[in-house]
Amino acid sequence: MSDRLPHEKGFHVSWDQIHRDARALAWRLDGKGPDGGAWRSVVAITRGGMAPAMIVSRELDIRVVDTISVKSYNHQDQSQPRVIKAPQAEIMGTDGEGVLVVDDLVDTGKTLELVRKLYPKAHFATVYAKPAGRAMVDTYITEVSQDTWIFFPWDMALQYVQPYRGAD
Ligand SMILES: O=P(O)(O)OC[C@H]1O[C@H](OP(=O)(O)OP(=O)(O)O)[C@H](O)[C@@H]1O
Ligand SMILES: O=c1[nH]c(=O)c2nc[nH]c2[nH]1
Ligand SMILES: [Mg+2]
Repeated sequence: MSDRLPHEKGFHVSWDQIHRDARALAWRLDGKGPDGGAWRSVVAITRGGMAPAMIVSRELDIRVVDTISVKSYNHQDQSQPRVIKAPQAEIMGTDGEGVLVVDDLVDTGKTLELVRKLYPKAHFATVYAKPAGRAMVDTYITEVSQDTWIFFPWDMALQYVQPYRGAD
């Protein structure tokens, strides 16, 4: 079970919103690679980082894209993160220099802490950030409070809701 604050608030993100925010992230990262140049590659932290990484790599015209799979949450319950699939060694080099590592969000920062230890010179970018993990991320777009759970469009579906003055 999680020992963190309960999530009192919900921040619901639509496909449209994540597309706009991931584009904003790409524009912020443009030309910020090694020596003020282009990034060598994009690595998505799966699974949540895949849609943002696709949008970022499309905007920045980066064709070399790989994944690192880190699992730590089962619904809202957190456990120790572990790498269950590593990216190609030749893409990462010895320390990740010039590689843009993209995730949907940083929460406690444990996922990024683990990946940072493996690739200390990579650049870490997320679309959303919570205060506890902010120090682990180099670039992000929007911050939400620690007691907010972010709901992504791939975890949601459109549903009927009763009118406020519903018939009983
Ligand atoms: O900063 P942290 O507290 O480590 O949490 C952030 C991580 O948690 C979520 O991934 P999750 O482990 O749920 O896997 P998923 O991306 O496959 O949904 C999210 O996509 C981040 O990768
Ligand atoms: O969908 C998610 N929303 C969150 O706020 C969160 N924090 C960690 N992992 C998360 N996954
Ligand atoms: Mg994830």
